[in-house]
Amino acid sequence: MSTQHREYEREQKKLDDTIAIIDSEITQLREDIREATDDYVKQVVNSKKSKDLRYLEDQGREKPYFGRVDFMKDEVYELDQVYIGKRGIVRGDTFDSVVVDWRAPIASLYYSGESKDAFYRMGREIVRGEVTLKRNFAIEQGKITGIYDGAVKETIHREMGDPDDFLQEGFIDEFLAANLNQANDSRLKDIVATIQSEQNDIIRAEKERPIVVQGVAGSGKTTIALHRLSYLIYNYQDSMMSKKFMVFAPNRMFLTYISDVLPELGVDDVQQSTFIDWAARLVKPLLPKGWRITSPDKPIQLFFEADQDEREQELTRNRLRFKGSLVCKEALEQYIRYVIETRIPFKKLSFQYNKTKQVFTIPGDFIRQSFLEQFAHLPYQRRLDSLRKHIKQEMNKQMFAHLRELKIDLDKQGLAKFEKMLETILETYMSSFPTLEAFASYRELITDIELLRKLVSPEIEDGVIVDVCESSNKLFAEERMEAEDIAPLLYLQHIIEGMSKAEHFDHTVIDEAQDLSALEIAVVSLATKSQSLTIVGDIAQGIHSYRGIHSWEELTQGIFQKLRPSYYTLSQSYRSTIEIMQCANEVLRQIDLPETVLAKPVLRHGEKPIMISPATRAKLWEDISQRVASYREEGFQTIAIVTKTIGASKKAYKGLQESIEGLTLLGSKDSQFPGGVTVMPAFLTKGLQFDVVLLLDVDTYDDNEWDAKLLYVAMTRPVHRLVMAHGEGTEPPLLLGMPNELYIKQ
Ligand SMILES: Nc1ncnc2c1ncn2[C@@H]1O[C@H](COP(=O)(O)OP(=O)(O)OP(=O)(O)O)[C@@H](O)[C@H]1O
Repeated sequence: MSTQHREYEREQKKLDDTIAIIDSEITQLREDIREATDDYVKQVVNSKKSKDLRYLEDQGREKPYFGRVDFMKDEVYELDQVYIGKRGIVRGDTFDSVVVDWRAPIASLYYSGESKDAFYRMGREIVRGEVTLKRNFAIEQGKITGIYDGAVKETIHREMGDPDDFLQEGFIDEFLAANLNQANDSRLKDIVATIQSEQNDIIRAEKERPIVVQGVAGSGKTTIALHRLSYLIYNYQDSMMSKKFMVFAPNRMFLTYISDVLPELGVDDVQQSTFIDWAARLVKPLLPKGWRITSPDKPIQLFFEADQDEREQELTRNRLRFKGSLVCKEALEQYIRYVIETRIPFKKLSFQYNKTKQVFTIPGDFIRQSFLEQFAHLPYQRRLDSLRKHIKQEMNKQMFAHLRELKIDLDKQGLAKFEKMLETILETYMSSFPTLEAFASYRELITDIELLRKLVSPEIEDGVIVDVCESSNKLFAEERMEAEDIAPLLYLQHIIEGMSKAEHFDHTVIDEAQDLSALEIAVVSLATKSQSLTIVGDIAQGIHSYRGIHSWEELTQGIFQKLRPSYYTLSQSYRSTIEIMQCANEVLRQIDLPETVLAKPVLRHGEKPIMISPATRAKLWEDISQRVASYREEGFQTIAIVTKTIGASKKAYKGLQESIEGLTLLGSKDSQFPGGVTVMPAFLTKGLQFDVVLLLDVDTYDDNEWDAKLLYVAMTRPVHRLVMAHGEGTEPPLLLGMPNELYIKQ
């Protein structure tokens, strides 16, 4: 460790040599790009060189690498000594690799944690051997300030026993600790130097299958998903373009929050959107003129604001859950089958060749079979096109066999006449097939109680079907749709017309995926090539009970069942201190959730969370303002005052704006995350992190699964400090079981 390390001098010399090489590279690159050129190829090369130069000047020269791995290859016994950095550095004159890019295949050894029986993949080949050294460096401005040896798990195992015993309690290696304790600002940053082996497996997972990650709060899901994009673009430049990557995230503010880290990772032109923004754009052309989509915030108010009508809540939950479910997906597929069975007559087609009076017939069964079996894989409208071609071929076949038999040769004019006749007959025949239109079909299905009952699986209760149809009918009568109608409508459009190829992504990340419905995820997968999807989320943070996923099995056993999806879990949490995570875990203990485990915080201690209960609102505002001032003095930059509801945020803002300078109120329409001191409702804090969180009205979170999840989300946002406030004399139902020693009452 540290500068006293026995190999410090050797390593510093190596670093000096590397920097000297970089300096000469910088000189050469500056020279190369100085000349203006009209040659397109040269312009492209120069643009790449300018990028390389910028990296070397801005970061590479100061800190060319962060790690080293020594690898003894099996059989040949060749020792590879590899220095790993954020970008690869190659000598321009000899093409020797000076620093290996963290995304390169061999760099995997640095992260994978295995020492004996280690391997990495080079294309299809597996290179085996032993990692004889894994070394981390802390480097500041070209000087080594720390050297840390050993892969975490192996070192502990060697010296102390089973690493899992330590990980249970929260363990962290020294290098990671040094990194985590650095002053934290609110933005996400790259973690290339400290990626842990279980995170590495996800980043480097096979590209052509969906991967689903269940990870506790702060386990690095967002961070890893973005690193995975960087890994994919580096390794599959020939088949993937970052322009065709898509990142779906819960709100617009979150997107700006993550956007800083993408250029750092070398992927700057990725598409980013919320599911609703993207899907609404696709759905708009399908809607009749004048129709509107209602605000997705409406249900949030209905479920989280106080004094709401319970029957309205039940009705809305029934309707919205149904519209996002796999049962609804099945009903949409059934609907098409139903239309085919009941509305297509599959009559035989007969036509006569006037010249010979011969009558030809194509039997109804032939047509039915072609439509139902041969073209079953196609969307409905494309099936019609294929069927028409198929019938025409058959008509031609019969007709020309007949002409051959009679040795009749049709001249050009005769052929044209025959062609015209076929077209007219086909036109008339095909008009017996209904033309389906997604919107009208969806409206029919979702508002007709009898029809829906017939097509939906029997396990869905009649009451739910009535709720779905009646309340959808009411909404549609006002020429409005809700956000939850978009996915079923797009899915139906896909079964009827197919999804436009222009919309296809090379890879898609879905962050906070637990808040999308299964059907929404199915729609995203239709728009993604080769099912190359990274889906990350946490069931324990699923706050949209009325729409989101309840179990990852809806994906792994449902939508992706046939695609061999990979499922990973992450239980180590890196964001908050042990003290904060212990309190947050108490909330989760109150509810029984499948597939979720309690977060294991890494070993980073801080102050215990504080609980306050001022007697009046005025006292609360005074207390909060004072705390904000003193946290600011301590140097904390991002401080969030978090309320349960949108309404409460507005009130808190009113109460605090005079006394807190620069306070910003945030709502779901905001697309910029301003940093500083902010007030916002809990649901908007999803995915974000702050130095300090002041959580108001914790007594208003009721003892039910949905409030518990919302409270858990809010409590797991701070990196350093958490303050919880409740009314004097009230007992927060979700914190009743929390042992007193976990927090400080003030
Ligand atoms: N291996 C790591 N080394 C250093 N920091 C890490 C590592 N993994 C995660 N982190 C840090 O942990 C914090 C949380 O990461 P991130 O926001 O990606 O987690 P998440 O799982 O998406 O969280 P949540 O579900 O709570 O929103 C970030 O500050 C990130 O930099």
